[in-house]
Amino acid sequence: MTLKIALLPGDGVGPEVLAQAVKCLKAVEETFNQHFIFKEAPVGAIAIEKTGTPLPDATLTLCKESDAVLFGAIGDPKYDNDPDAKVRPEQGLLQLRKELGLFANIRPVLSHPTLLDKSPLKKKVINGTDFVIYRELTGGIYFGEKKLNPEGTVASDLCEYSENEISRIAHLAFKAAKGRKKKLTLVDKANVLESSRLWRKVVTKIGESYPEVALDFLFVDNAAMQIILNPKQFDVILTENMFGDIISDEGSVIGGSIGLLASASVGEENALFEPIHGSYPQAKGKDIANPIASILSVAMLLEHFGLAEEAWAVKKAVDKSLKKGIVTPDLNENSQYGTNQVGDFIAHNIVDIEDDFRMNDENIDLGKSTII
Ligand SMILES: NC(=O)c1ccc[n+]([C@@H]2O[C@H](COP(=O)([O-])OP(=O)(O)OC[C@H]3O[C@@H](n4cnc5c(N)ncnc54)[C@H](O)[C@@H]3O)[C@@H](O)[C@H]2O)c1
Ligand SMILES: CC(C)[C@H](C(=O)O)[C@@H](O)C(=O)O
Ligand SMILES: [Mg+2]
Repeated sequence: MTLKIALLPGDGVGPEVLAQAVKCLKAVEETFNQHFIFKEAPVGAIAIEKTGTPLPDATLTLCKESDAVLFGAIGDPKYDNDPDAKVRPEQGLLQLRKELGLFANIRPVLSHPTLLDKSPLKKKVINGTDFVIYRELTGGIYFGEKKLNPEGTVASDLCEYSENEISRIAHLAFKAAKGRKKKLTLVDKANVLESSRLWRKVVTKIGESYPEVALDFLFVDNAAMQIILNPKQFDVILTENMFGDIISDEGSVIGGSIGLLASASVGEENALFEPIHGSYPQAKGKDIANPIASILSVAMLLEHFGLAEEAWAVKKAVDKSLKKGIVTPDLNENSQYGTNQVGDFIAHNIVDIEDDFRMNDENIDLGKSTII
């Protein structure tokens, strides 16, 4: 298979972690009979500096013409600390998601056996956690009308959802639950928000077509508590855009570092893969950012294209780096390994994957396939 992959490194540690993901894709090329054509383009603060806009037309065109987008991270303190900035790096990512129609953002949350003591949560609480968040990505408060009165004293952001926006991601989430532990939890705020009540109605109705999946509901405030109180109760969490953003960062505490959490954003025609973390500006250029979220995003990319064995090889190599303690300082403060060395180790182990272990080794602790 030949895949055209657009590389959007972005800002901060984005380029550093993305470089490790690319190493792993090159290792997949070397080991399996696959071919990737990479083309790079600017996005975020770096694109603003070069072109005045966070998503230049040429970048968007490249993404549309590619089979998949591999995204680093965007964001810069210069904009974070300036509430009056009209052009912002984040707009590039939001516009890209909208333009590519990436309505479903899939974020797996796992506890890895060798990392149980890296979480501030108790081992017995997190051991065995394996859930996936289906976050709606192109609607809700992120994309509703924004208003600021002329005096600059009153502001609003509209949270709007249509039945269609809810139902298309709900179907994906139910199908995912069907292939997993057959439980779907809708996280909303239906006791207060009209938009949440629409979510409940639409999702309840769709649930009738998936009788094998147990559907339940949680208010988001309670969900925020339950995720750290008893994360093993969850299988698939379905939620709207902003709630999904917040609870996925919260969920990363279970795994031990946000530097481990990958994501896939999918739509009818396009797909984008990125870590859930940001540009981590404090770490830029220091070779300390964890590249695993970016590398596991590659595994999700491969799964998306049906390359199960290749995805498995990537996960297996990540698993090995965790088990051998070849990790960045977020997972071991005394670690001697940097972003690049961890990337090299994982890429090397993809190439070296033992033939007789292919796809049949149960002893891999990075969860099942989450893309349907
Ligand atoms: N998808 C994206 O590109 C994305 C996502 C979130 C935030 N952002 C942007 O990133 C900038 C910084 O935001 P923030 O500080 O709130 O969030 P962040 O995710 O960049 O960093 C928060 C903390 O998480 C940890 N962390 C993040 N990535 C890590 C990695 N790879 N390895 C180890 N530890 C890691 C660090 O402790 C860091 O201080 C902002 O401009 C924000 O808008 C972008
Ligand atoms: C950078 C920002 C726009 C983005 C979001 O809120 O969706 C980020 O936090 C994420 O989780 O991908
Ligand atoms: Mg976020």
